[in-house]
Amino acid sequence: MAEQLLIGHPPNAQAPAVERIDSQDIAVAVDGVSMIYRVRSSSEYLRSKGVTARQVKKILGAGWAEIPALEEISFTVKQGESVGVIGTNGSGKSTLMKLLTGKIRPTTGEVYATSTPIMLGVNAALVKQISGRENIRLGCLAMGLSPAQVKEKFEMIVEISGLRNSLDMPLKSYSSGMQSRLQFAIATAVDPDILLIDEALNTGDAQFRARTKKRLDEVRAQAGCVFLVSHSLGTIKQMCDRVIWIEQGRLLADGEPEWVCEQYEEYTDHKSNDRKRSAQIVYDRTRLKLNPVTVSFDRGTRPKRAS
Ligand SMILES: Nc1ncnc2c1ncn2[C@@H]1O[C@H](COP(=O)(O)OP(=O)(O)OP(=O)(O)O)[C@@H](O)[C@H]1O
Repeated sequence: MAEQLLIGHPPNAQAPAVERIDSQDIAVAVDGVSMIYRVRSSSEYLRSKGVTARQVKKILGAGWAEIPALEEISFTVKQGESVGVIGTNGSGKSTLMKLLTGKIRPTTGEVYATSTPIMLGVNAALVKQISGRENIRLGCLAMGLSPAQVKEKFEMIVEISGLRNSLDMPLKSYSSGMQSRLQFAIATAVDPDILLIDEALNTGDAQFRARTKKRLDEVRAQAGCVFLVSHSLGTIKQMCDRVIWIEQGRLLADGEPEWVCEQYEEYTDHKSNDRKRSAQIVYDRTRLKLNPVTVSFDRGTRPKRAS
């Protein structure tokens, strides 16, 4: 019998029977993850930056404050799924992406992944003193490509970046838009099993987006699973077969894109028109539909930690 990952409900929840998922189908498991940032700042400074009283739960003396970003998030993603991640500003989407790549470690809980999730668009660190051409080479090597793979991908990266005429100029002469196009183009050279896209589609102008779409579709088709963070519900519905809604650090919905986006639109409409009570009703009603998930592994089937 195939090894299995157990996805279930807490023993005291009045929930349907435990669903068992074959561990070979699993790409990512997020198990009870919370994230609290610890920042060195005065409460006045934090508030001036738009951090709310809810977030500044605890000022720890000597200017240290704790900002809760995610609270007890659990879900699993199967191979082949395209998962949209939505939520209002500051709700914790980017934090979740950073946890998936292992860039930061959760305060509590654990993230497991069958291979290292790669974030598209922000991986390549550029060096200002050297040329675009050299940055492509170095960036690809830094992402783990072999020299032969760099050669193979070079032309595609130049094509996507649209920077053929500036390739031999030092990077410091590039505009910031040119730099981010180059960075994004370099990042598309990888063919990861687990791909994260954090608003990457918004990089560059319309022409650039059209050029990148083709490559993105290719990468998505090859990837085992994709996470797409976006404020554009149209893009989310077009590209994803499941949507996770994170609000105020909590998982509020996880399901069918049309339904989740509909609840989200209703919620944000109430919020932007200052109808707090109505927004709260949508929030509570949506959360009620969320099946609590617990993750446990049969012996020897646990994927490695994302780090
Ligand atoms: N490096 C950090 N240090 C301290 N607090 C942080 C840090 N990064 C994020 N936060 C805080 O954590 C919370 C979640 O932020 P996060 O960037 O994950 O939200 P988001 O949903 O991606 O927001 P947006 O849609 O605006 O990009 C916010 O309150 C934010 O201020």
